[in-house]
Amino acid sequence: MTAAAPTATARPTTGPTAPDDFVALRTVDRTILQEMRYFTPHNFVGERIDGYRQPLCILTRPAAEALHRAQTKLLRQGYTLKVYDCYRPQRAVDHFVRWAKDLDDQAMKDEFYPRVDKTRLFADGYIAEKSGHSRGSTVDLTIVKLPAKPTGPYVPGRTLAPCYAPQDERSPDNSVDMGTAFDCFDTLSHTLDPRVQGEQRANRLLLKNTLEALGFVNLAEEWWHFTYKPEPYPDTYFDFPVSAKSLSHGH
Ligand SMILES: C[C@@H](N)C(=O)N[C@H](C)C(=O)O
Ligand SMILES: [Zn+2]
Repeated sequence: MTAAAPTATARPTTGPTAPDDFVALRTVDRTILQEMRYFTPHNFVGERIDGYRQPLCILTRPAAEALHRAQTKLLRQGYTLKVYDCYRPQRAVDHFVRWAKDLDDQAMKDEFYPRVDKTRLFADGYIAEKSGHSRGSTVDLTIVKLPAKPTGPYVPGRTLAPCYAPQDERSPDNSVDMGTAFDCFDTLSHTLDPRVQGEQRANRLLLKNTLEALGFVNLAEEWWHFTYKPEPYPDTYFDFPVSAKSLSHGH
């Protein structure tokens, strides 16, 4: 008798895989938008980051369910959440660390960190060598007004506008105006920076207040970065790849 062929979503027989309580966000909430930037070249490194094999948001189940509750509240107000990054393998963080040491590579500086010296990105709190994302309950996200407009294409090599420029000059993003773009490493991205007022501040507070009411804690340096508490894995930094194959249910 011949053995059954493995299915496309079979778990790998070698390499790290996720514990059973990690899920693909889309299996918990199909309406939350996903723009997984580290799978694409549109990020501060300028290329796909190690460990991102699929454009997939993976989170611990409690964090995913809390996001679903936040989404339910926002949908009633005419908004949707959009995630940029979720679970991040340690090998991706290691890629960031390697990139940071290469001071000759400043290809994305003009967009993502125009006013910060590359040597300061970790010290100033914008990137972590041990990231909460690797523990599975941290997410980078924004709010989009409904009906969501499509985000224009990212064209590598096009002249980069600073991430703190007026929204219509920045790289295309259908996010509401948060005063800066995602992953804008600049003091203007500090969530409560007093220079951010009016509609931009109201948008940041809508995201912060909605998520904090459901158990998330914001990182003061980044309006987009939130960790769900209590974390199921407060001390574990996982390294399984971002792929459906890493998950026990395979989707
Ligand atoms: C890199 C950025 N998106 C982020 O998540 N920064 C925090 C500090 C982290 O790396 O955990
Ligand atoms: Zn983050």
